[in-house]
Amino acid sequence: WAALARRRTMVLNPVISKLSGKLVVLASSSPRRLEILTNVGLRFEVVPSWFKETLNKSLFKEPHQYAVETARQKALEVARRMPFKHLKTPDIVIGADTIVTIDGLILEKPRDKQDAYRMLSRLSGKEHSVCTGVAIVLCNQQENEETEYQTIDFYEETRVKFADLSETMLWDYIDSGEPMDKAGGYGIQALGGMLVEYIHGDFLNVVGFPLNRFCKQLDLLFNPELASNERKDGQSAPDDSSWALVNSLSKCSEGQENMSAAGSAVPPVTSRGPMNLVIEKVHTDDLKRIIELMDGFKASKALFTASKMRVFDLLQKRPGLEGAEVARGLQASLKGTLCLLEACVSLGLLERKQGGVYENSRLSQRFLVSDSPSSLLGYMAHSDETVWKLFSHLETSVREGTNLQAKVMYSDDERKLRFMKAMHGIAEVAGPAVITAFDLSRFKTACDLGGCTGSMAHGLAKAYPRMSVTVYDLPSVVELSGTFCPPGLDNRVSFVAGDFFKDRLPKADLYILARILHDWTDDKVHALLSKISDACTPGKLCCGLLVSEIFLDRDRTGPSQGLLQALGLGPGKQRSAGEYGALLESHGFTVSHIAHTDSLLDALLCIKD
Ligand SMILES: C[S@@+](CC[C@H](N)C(=O)[O-])C[C@H]1O[C@@H](n2cnc3c(N)ncnc32)[C@H](O)[C@@H]1O
Repeated sequence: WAALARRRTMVLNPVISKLSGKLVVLASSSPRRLEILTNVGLRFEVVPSWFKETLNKSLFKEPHQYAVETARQKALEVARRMPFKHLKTPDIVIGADTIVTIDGLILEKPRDKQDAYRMLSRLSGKEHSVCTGVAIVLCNQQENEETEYQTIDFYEETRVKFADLSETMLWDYIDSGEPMDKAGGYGIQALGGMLVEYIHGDFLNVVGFPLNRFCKQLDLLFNPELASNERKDGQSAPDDSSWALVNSLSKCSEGQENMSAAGSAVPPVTSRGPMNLVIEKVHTDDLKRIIELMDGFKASKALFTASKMRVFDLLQKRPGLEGAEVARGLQASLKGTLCLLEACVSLGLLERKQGGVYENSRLSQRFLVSDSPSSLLGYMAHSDETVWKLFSHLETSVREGTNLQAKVMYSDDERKLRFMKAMHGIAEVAGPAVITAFDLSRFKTACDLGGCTGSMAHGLAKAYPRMSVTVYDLPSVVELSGTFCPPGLDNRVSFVAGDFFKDRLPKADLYILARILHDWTDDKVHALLSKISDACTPGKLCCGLLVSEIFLDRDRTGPSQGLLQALGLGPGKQRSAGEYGALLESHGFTVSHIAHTDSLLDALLCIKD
């Protein structure tokens, strides 16, 4: 009771005084936040954050999560920059971000007068929400000079009701210039106050900083006894390591003799309390990561299912459908469709717009719509129908070292075509970066070994107008490749059927092995390279070999895309650029260039003189 009574009386000033003697930094240039904190006697420096407010809003389930994350990123950016740019490490950095939301839409600062008009007329006569996310970053310099950062973040929400605004009033207000640097286009503390009929909640939160909640938070941090009592009441308190950090900060301020012992007595507790308080420390990132990994298959399956059911095609044709209309269009249950749509929104594949209608996100417009030139729907179908099933046998494959893939991939025409579509999609997306990674104009003839649908070959012919390209693949693949050829370039692209292990290879100045070598053991790779080396009979020109693969890091710790692919490989193996280089050099090739593209595939060009 004593502690609770104390809580009511000591919320404000005493906690602020606990920050005296520490380097407190406000990572915001907002004059309103500066004024609020100065007014209560806090001494701090202002270091505006360079963090751009560009987080993808569609990745956040709730608008307040966006505000909190933006505040966190702003504060962390300053906390990390200061030791280098300002040559001092702050003790505490405070970041904040205020957003206005109405009907699920986040309103930022208006871009121009018209934008301000749109925002304010949307708010006219209605209730909206103002949410400020706040992050307090505690910086603790370790003995080894490294700094440990811990973030405590929370948000405060205030409901605000606007009066009905006449056109004249709206434009008068816009012409005053006040809306321009303010979220939602108004400032409640000045002229904008005239637009407001009532508010529910903290007024200063609408101005830009929830002072009361901030002080309560500091109180919890710097008053462990109170925190422990609140915990008994079901309130949250910081965990051990936050306390350790606060204690280490407290030691350098006056009048804090008993903090250490009391602080360390607080056991770890839940990180979220009834005050919407989030206590974050380094290991919560680990927790998020592990959950993300565990749920990875759910995300993939949601993506595959939405792609297969043509959700993205439907919304491309008819953007702005409600959930029920999508369900009708898909001939699916309403509940199931709504769950799928919401999952897609959370994954950044769809956007939910004002009025609860759905639209494709930039990501799905680019990769998940059938008629997009970068469509990966073929790869999606292959991943869902074939790879997904193979991976359900992963344990057997790991135990027995069997190659499930080879048996399944070409077992019937339908699967084969699906596989070819998958290869085609990736080659269309990743091929251009590979083809243009080096200047190949000196080669007049090329042979794409295992060239599948001819995507890479057509790309080469397009990029190098004097080059003729032969696509070499198994007869059953060449048979089906006709459906993929774009018209117009065919006279310089031809297909030859054969087995590159058994049959004679077509003559060419340049050989290409794109996504071939990872499928094979070192022995098989040697056999194939030896055949290519024999086929290289340089005349006036040297003979080239372009290898395109995902190149593993030298220590084989990434990229995970390559290491995950290796799980489904059977006898094959992912290699680093150095390992490929060594294999190639043992067949008389000299590595001339290596390119790590930003695309899905890296490339290596080697020459045989
Ligand atoms: C992983 S895909 C790569 C396709 C293409 N190079 C690309 O990057 O999109 C492997 C290709 O090698 C072909 N292939 C496998 N074994 C072969 C062989 N013995 N002779 C010729 N082609 C073969 C497959 O049919 C398939 O088209």
